[in-house]
Amino acid sequence: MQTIFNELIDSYIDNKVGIATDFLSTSLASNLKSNLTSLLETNQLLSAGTGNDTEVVHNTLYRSDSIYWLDRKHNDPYENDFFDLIDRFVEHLNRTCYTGITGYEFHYAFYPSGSFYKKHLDQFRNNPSRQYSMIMYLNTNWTSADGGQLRIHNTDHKQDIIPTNGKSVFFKSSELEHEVLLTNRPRMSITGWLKVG
Ligand SMILES: O=C(O)CCC(=O)C(=O)O
Ligand SMILES: [Fe+2]
Repeated sequence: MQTIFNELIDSYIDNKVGIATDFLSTSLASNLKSNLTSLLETNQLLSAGTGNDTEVVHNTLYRSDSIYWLDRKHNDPYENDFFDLIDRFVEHLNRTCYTGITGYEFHYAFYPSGSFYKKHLDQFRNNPSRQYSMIMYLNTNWTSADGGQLRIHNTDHKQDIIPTNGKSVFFKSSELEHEVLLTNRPRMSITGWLKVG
């Protein structure tokens, strides 16, 4: 596991965008995907807003995904496995990089065919607690023809990342603008933020 954590952290240090292709094991990814599928089938997903708790705007011209927050209180074995993995990652990150992360939040995200999330920054202007953005993908057999790439807007170049199964992407929430390009297939992921304060 340490090797995979270092793969994510080292590529972050080198390129401002960390990528680890097998951050989630195949079995954990498939179990989390089953959870998300059943949330979808039982209409438990909420249309995603933008902005923080006091100022949430539901604008489907800006983003058209639906979400559901993970929580240890659900007593779901796979959500708990996921949080155990994140706890180990945060402990490793704090120990090796002195990041001082004290909390986190993660939600499932479902992007139906034809959906997207326009260019944005993840850190809210009136709340700087989100330090690092972290996304994990749950899509098997994804090709670039399926669309739905995560596009990172670096100052001098754009980087497109294919949302393939088990991959994690990690970057600083206040720094990098990014967007989800139009997806031609239903696209599933878990997105979250490592926080301070
Ligand atoms: O799913 C992705 O690739 C990125 C999602 C995102 O930018 C967000 O939820 O803030
Ligand atoms: Fe984002």
